This record gives sequence, C-alpha cells and structure tokens, in this order.
Amino acid sequence: MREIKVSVPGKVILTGEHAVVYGSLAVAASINIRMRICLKASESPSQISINFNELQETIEWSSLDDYLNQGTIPGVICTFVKEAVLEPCFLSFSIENDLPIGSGMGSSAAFCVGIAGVLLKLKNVDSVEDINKLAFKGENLIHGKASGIDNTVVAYGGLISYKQGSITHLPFPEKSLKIIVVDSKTPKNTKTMVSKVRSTYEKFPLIYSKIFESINSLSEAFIQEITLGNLDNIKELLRINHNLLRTIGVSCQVLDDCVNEGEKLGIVGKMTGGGGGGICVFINEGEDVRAFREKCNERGWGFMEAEFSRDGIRFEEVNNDN
Ligand SMILES: Nc1ncnc2c1ncn2[C@@H]1O[C@H](COP(=O)(O)OP(=O)(O)O)[C@@H](O)[C@H]1O
Ligand SMILES: C[C@@](O)(CCOP(=O)(O)O)CC(=O)O
Repeated sequence: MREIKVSVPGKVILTGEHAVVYGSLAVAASINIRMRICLKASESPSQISINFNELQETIEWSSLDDYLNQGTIPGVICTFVKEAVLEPCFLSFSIENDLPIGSGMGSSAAFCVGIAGVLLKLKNVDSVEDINKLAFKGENLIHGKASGIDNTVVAYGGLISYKQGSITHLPFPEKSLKIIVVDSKTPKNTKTMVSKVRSTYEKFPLIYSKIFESINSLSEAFIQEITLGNLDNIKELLRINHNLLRTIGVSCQVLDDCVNEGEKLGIVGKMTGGGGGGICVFINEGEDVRAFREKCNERGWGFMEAEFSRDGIRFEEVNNDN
C-alpha cells in the first residue's frame, strides 16, 4: 500500500480574465487557502473509489471508458487515470477542501492539478511542468476552452503573468499584499460565461478585440505598478478592469453591488474569474475592514481575508512504511 498526498492553493485573477482566453496578458496569484488530495493505491481489486465531500462513487476499472472526457469529477479522474496509470489497480481518492467550489477561487484548477499530481507521482513523475500539462486537459473538460491561467498559477504558485500559454514569475511584493475575497454566494458557471463572451465576440470581433487589447495594456501597467508597490495606481487599474468586464457582460448586479459597497468604504476591488456570480477581490489596506465585513454579513455574502502564497502544488510527507 502506498499513500500519496498533495496540497494545492486556490488563486485569484488580478487582471485579464476572459481577455486571456483571446491571448491577452493576465495577472494572477496563488493564495493561502488550499485543497488537499490523498490517493491510496494497491494492486487489487480493480476499482476507483472517489470520496469528495458529498460525492461518493465507486467505478470498476472495466467501465472507466464510460466516463472519459466528461467535465465532471469522475470524468476528469477517469480521463487522467487512463492517461497516467497503465495497470488496473485499486485507487482511492479523497479530498479535504477549504476553497469555495465554483466561485472563482480556483477549486477546479486545484482539483485538476492535485489529481494530476497524485497520479503522476505513482509513476515517480513530479515535475510541475508535466503535472500542469495534464491538469490543463481537465480544465478544458470542465470549462470548455480554458486559457490555462488557473491551472498554471495554482501548479507553480506565486504571483505570475500569463499570456498565450507562457508563464512569467513576477517578483513577490516585498510587503505581502493582503486581499479580501467577497463571495456573492450567487452561483456562477464559467463555461457559460466564456461561451457568452465568445458569441458576442463573433458578432463584433473588431470591438471586442479592441477591449481585449485594452485589457492587455491594463495588465502590463498593473505589473509595473505592483512591482513598484504603488497602491493608488493598482486600485485605479482594478476599477478600470471591473468596468471593462462589465462592458463585455460578465459582471452582474450582485458583483457590481459588492464592488460598490467596498468603494463606499474606500476599499477597492473588482469581480474576478468567470463572473455572472462568484467572487470579487479587494485590496486590503487594513482600513474599515470590520465595517466591510459587517456589510457583507448583512448582505449574506461570504468574507475572507487572504494573502498571496509563494507555493504551488506541494507533496506532503507520508509515512509509507506500514
Ligand atoms: N471538492 C469538490 N467538490 C465538487 N466539485 C469540485 C470540487 N473541486 C472542484 N470541483 C469542480 O470544480 C467545478 C467548479 O469550477 P469553476 O466553475 O471553474 O469554479 P472555481 O473557480 O471554483 O474553479 C465544479 O463544478 C466541479 O466540477
Ligand atoms: C474566465 C477565465 O478567464 C477564468 C475563469 O476562472 P474561474 O473558473 O472563474 O476560476 C477562463 C479561462 O481563463 O480559462
């Protein structure tokens, strides 16, 4: 019996979501809230058992193909097992998760990176590049056409910029930038939002291309300002980015309300991720945080303080002696 454990961080996209799907520059950071995945493996019997929150499923090795290429938890697991594991064996996956699911904090990316990580480790492969490559296939199953930014930032960790499949590690801000994440508790569906943007882009390609170009420039400026630690300009750029996301129709009333409630207290932020619901990210300068927390409670929104984290996927120590 061998046990493999990994933990993977969540993420926030600071600038450039959606535009990144069309090749624009985006900036994202991994955060100090994590998902942990454990795989136990033995030679028999030939079953895959999945134990994720309320999901408990057992799949016979012989019916693995029925699940292939589905954008679901069992679908991603079976697709990865087929790719990474050659011999039928008993595989038992379990998860402990501190990330909200389906809200924009990267639960699907952490899941894909974690599952890829434990399975490849069975073959003694633990290069982040290989893990990230396999995880990207899962993100594409869950999201339709994913840019790859989510799996890349949680796999490598830290503050990164991302463009057309290439990652650049940015210097970690000297004074760790604190953030607030507000969960609107309104469900979002990234796949639907990505295809909504696609259909308007196809109708008005010139207009949308110009907006994506603007977002590209905005991300370039953001990188400069975050490197200099210029908070006023960082906040201005977040405001502009939120409004550009409104323009392409991926914000919604509740996300605008979150941003406006923060703004009233001098706390600046934007929607982040797929939109249409989900979360907003704010810069936490330590002022009026309590008042904002109370306002969020009053509105029924989740409120989390978080920090950027340097680490991406981590293999946790396991005693495999017995
Ligand atoms: N622990 C989990 N339990 C259930 N589903 C999960 C879990 N972790 C990841 N997922 C998958 O992630 C999807 C949500 O991904 P997505 O909409 O991209 O939002 P997020 O920003 O949280 O990644 C879910 O529909 C599900 O397929
Ligand atoms: C909208 C998008 O830019 C980010 C989606 O992030 P999330 O699924 O909301 O965590 C899609 C992508 O980059 O693949």
